[in-house]
Formats: sequence, structure tokens, C-alpha cells
Amino acid sequence: MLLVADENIPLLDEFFANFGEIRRYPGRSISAEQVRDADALLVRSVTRVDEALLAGSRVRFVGTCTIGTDHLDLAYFAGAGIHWASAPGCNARGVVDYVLGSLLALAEQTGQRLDQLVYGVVGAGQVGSRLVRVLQGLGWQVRVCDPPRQAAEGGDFVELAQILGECDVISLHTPLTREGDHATHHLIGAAQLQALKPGTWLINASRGAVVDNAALRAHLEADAELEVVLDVWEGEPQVDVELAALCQLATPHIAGYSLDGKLRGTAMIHEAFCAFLGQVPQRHLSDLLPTPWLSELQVAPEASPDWLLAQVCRAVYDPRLDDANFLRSLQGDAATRRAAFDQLRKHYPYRREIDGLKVRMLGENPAQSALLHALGVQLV
Ligand SMILES: NC(=O)C1=CN([C@@H]2O[C@H](COP(=O)(O)OP(=O)(O)OC[C@H]3O[C@@H](n4cnc5c(N)ncnc54)[C@H](O)[C@@H]3O)[C@@H](O)[C@H]2O)C=CC1
Ligand SMILES: O=C(O)C(=O)[C@H](O)COP(=O)(O)O
Repeated sequence: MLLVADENIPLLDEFFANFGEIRRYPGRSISAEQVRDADALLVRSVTRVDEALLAGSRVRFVGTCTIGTDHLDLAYFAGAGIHWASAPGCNARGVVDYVLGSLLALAEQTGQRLDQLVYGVVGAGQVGSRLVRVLQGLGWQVRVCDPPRQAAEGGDFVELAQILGECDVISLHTPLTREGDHATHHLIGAAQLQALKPGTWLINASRGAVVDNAALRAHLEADAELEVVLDVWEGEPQVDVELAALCQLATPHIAGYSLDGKLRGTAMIHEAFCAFLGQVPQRHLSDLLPTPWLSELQVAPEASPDWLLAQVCRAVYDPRLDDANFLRSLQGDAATRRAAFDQLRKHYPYRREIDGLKVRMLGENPAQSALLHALGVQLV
């Protein structure tokens, strides 16, 4: 069997070598010629997989080691009888950690207290619902907008207009869709930006084009009172440098780049491929994932919840380092910047997830327990 794979998929040999030959290529340039004789194609988010790539090939299985599927032409797969799989939720915790780290950084920059703000989460799937659980667990006010879920389940959801007009912080976690009743392409455009309260924090770690980047830039250039965190960009790996400079935090699509999330993505596609072949998986992530590297965090009973929140989140991840590296990379001509975007992602540093952190409480403190429970850390 021949497998063609994005060279940036970790643990390819460990999970797939026993199926046959693996040929690795840079994801952005995988070509029809390279996949022509392949039986399976394993990708990440940067490979557009459609008829132009697959027509005339032997490929019968496409696996993307990512949550997002907007780079896959699923209608074409259905018509062509191509089986496919993605990795739902694989790096959702990493994105939640990114949002928490961004909130802490913005609170420090603006002097605002996080527990006084009203949070709006748009898209309550794998990522958004985990984020909602953490924010509500911290005792913070949260409004949730998810029209597809609202239509299917009813329940406690609000309209986007209410989120825009009422929330101090808005975090976007929808897929990128261009068709249908709930399409998200340019979900946040000029009109929605105008509807925000002055001083709103807007976080986009979903897909770049969920926000109209030109409208956002124009809005910020008009001195709007808006603090913006962007992890994703319209037209990646090309980035609007002026827009990046206007953001409070700007990062190169790494919100979900925890080691755990990446390895989980490969493991999930391995399982899906085994199911496709009718085989029982022989490799398991638990055998390959290193144990978290952090020494146990010890918490004295007199430590304040604010201190503890910052301590736990920053012990795992602080997006300001990614922001600084990214801004430094936005020098030079467009080709250099595009290459730098991919290099930062390819050589992303080792990062784990908050729920892998072990915390030892050195005394009774119910407020500390509640906070640690909300964050999902392991109490030892
Ligand atoms: N920046 C990064 O590193 C990462 C980005 N992502 C992006 O985040 C997206 C969301 O991830 P998950 O939560 O795992 O996906 P999911 O599919 O589990 O959840 C998406 C939710 O959005 C809702 N939704 C759809 N259209 C909507 C609309 N118009 N308004 C409000 N809600 C809407 C859906 O009903 C669903 O509940 C992914 O599709 C992917 O594009 C995912 C992982 C990492
Ligand atoms: O899982 C997703 O969806 C993401 O956005 C991933 O973080 C994308 O990572 P790459 O596939 O672009 O490496």
C-alpha cells in the first residue's frame, strides 16, 4: 500500500509504517502527480483536497489530522466514493488554553478584572463547549450562540446580535462554511463590528475568513475601541501585516498546537484508517505520548484565586511569546513572510495542555478547589 502524507504529521512512522510505504511532502504543495498512485492520503489543514487533486488517482481514503474540514471537498468525496475522516476535538483543549492565556494577557494590558466581564462564545461544539464549561466553572457570566444546535436541541442559546451588543469578550469557535442557513464566512463583518460595545475583546481562533479581515482592519484604523486577538487569518499563509500590528495578540494559527492535540490528531486518523480497512488498531496514543514534563505545582492555602488562575495557565502556555515571535517574522517581502508563517508552525515549541498539569493543594481552600476543578487540572 502507498500512503502519501503531509510531512508535518507527527508519529507517521509509529502509526502508519506497518501499512506500507509512506511518501512525505510539504502539505501546501502536495500535487495530483504525487498522489496518483497512492491508496490513502493523510493531510493537515493546509492541503486543499478536491477533484483537481484526486481525479484519476487510486486514493480511496483521505484522513485529516485536524478538527477543521473546510479544506476538504466532501461533496466530491461522496460522489467519488472516497472515504474520509477528521479528528474531532483532537486539539480542542489547546484552543481553550490559548483563549485563557489570551484573556490573562488582555486583563494585564487593560487592567480589567476577568470575573467582571460578560463572555460570548460563538459556536459551542468541541472547542466552544469546553470553553463554556471552564468559564462557567470559574463563575463567570457566559452567553452562548450556536444556531445549528439551537435549531436541533433548543436550550439556552442566544442570537449573535445579543452577543455583539451585550458581551465584553467574544470568542469565535465555528467552522468555516460558505453555504447553508448558518454559513460563517464573514460572520463578523463591518455591520457586526459596528454593533460591538466600546472596549470589546474579540478573539478569533476558528478560521481566518469567519472575520472579514479588511473590515476589521478598517474598523481598527478608524480608532475603534476594540481589543483583538487573531490566531487565524484570511488567505493564510499570507497575513495582512497592518492588521497584525493592530491586534493585541497575533499568532500564526497555533491555538490548537499542543503536543497532545497534534499527536491525538494522528492517533484518531490511525484509528479511522484501521476501521476503514477492517483492522484492529495495534498502536495506541497512550503508549507514545510522553508524560507531562511539568513538575507538580504546589499551592499554599492563602494563595488568591487570581494568582492561582494566572499561575496555572502560565505554567502551561503564554501566547505572548508566540505573538512576539510572529510579529518579528512579519518583516521582509511577502514570500519571506509566507515562508516564515509556515516555519513558525513547523518548528512550534513543545507545549502541553492544562488538564495534564498536576497541582497539590497544601491546605483546605474551597475557592481554590473550585477554580482548579473548573480548569480541569489534576489534583494530587
Ligand atoms: N486555531 C486553531 O488552531 C484551531 C482552529 N479550529 C477551528 O475551530 C472550529 C471549531 O472547532 P470545534 O469546536 O472542534 O468544531 P465543532 O464542529 O465541534 O463545533 C462547531 C460548532 O459551531 C456551530 N456553528 C456552526 N455554524 C454556526 C454559526 N453560524 N454560528 C454559531 N455557531 C455555529 C456548530 O453548530 C457547532 O456546534 C473548527 O472547525 C476549526 O476550523 C479548530 C482547532 C484548532
Ligand atoms: O485542527 C484544526 O482544525 C486546526 O486548525 C489545526 O490547528 C490546524 O493545524 P494544521 O493542520 O494547519 O497544522
